[in-house]
Amino acid sequence: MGVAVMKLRNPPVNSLSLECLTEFTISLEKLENDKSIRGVILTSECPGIFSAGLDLLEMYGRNPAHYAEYWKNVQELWLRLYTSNMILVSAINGASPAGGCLLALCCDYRVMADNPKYTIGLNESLLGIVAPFWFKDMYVNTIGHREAERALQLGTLFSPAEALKVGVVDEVVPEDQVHSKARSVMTKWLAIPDHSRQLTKNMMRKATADNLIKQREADIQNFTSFISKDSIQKSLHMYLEKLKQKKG
Ligand SMILES: CCCCC/C=C\C/C=C\CCC/C=C/C(=O)SCCNC(=O)CCNC(=O)[C@H](O)C(C)(C)COP(=O)(O)OP(=O)(O)OC[C@H]1O[C@@H](n2cnc3c(N)ncnc32)[C@H](O)[C@@H]1OP(=O)(O)O
Repeated sequence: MGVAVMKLRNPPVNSLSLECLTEFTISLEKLENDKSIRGVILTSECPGIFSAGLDLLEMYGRNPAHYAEYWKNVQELWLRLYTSNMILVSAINGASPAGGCLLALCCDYRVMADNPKYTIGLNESLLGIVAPFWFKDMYVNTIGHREAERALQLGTLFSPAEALKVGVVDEVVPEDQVHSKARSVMTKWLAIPDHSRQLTKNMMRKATADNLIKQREADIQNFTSFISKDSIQKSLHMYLEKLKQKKG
């Protein structure tokens, strides 16, 4: 039926390393150019984890040129996903913090597994960093200004039930039904003529995407100088240590 399933596989936690981001972008571009493909189901092959988000090791202890290169690729993936002409449905089968949530938010429909261990949200503030304006814009577009304002400041990671209530996801289903539900949702969306759906999607998303497109270079500079600060590097160090200690 012209649907591809993209399974994220970058063990142990599907963090979006530079290599993973690049591969993701290239795969997406290939699908976009394949006229037989109308929809993509985005999911994970890592048990219990959709994606741990951006790779902290790409943003910690590196040099400014590396940060700039990394951020350019993060922007590129986001622009491709968010403005894709294809129907994107995410089958969120695990934890989905920060950049993981970003991937899901780019989709046209989000189905999440009903497992309270899995959480989703833009938790950047918990790391001592700030979600960039285009992450924020997409959050506002999805859950509204008030909910986004609160969730961004608190760095809220929502359980599936909470995520459904606030609108971060569209549907929560038993874990063993995430993929079948994503397929049935896709079937419904495929019934809509592509040209009208694509024009409508473009109308809804263009202003948000253009907001980044018109200031990509400045956004890279902002990220690079922000992430290079000693205080921010210290926060990331502490967060990485906390992740290590969690293991005991
Ligand atoms: C006004 C001025 C504003 C200027 C602003 C300008 C620009 C904006 C600036 C910055 C924007 C940055 C945006 C950042 C977005 C992100 O996505 S940051 C990443 C956020 N991710 C997280 O917080 C998730 C952290 N991880 C976890 O919570 C857990 O690992 C888990 C995903 C729930 C999985 O748990 P579990 O199965 O128990 O696995 P472990 O915790 O044991 O982890 C295994 C190993 O993986 C490492 N790891 C985990 N997450 C990441 C990651 N995101 N990146 C890299 N590595 C990660 C973890 O450390 C373990 O490693 P070791 O085995 O100990 O070596």
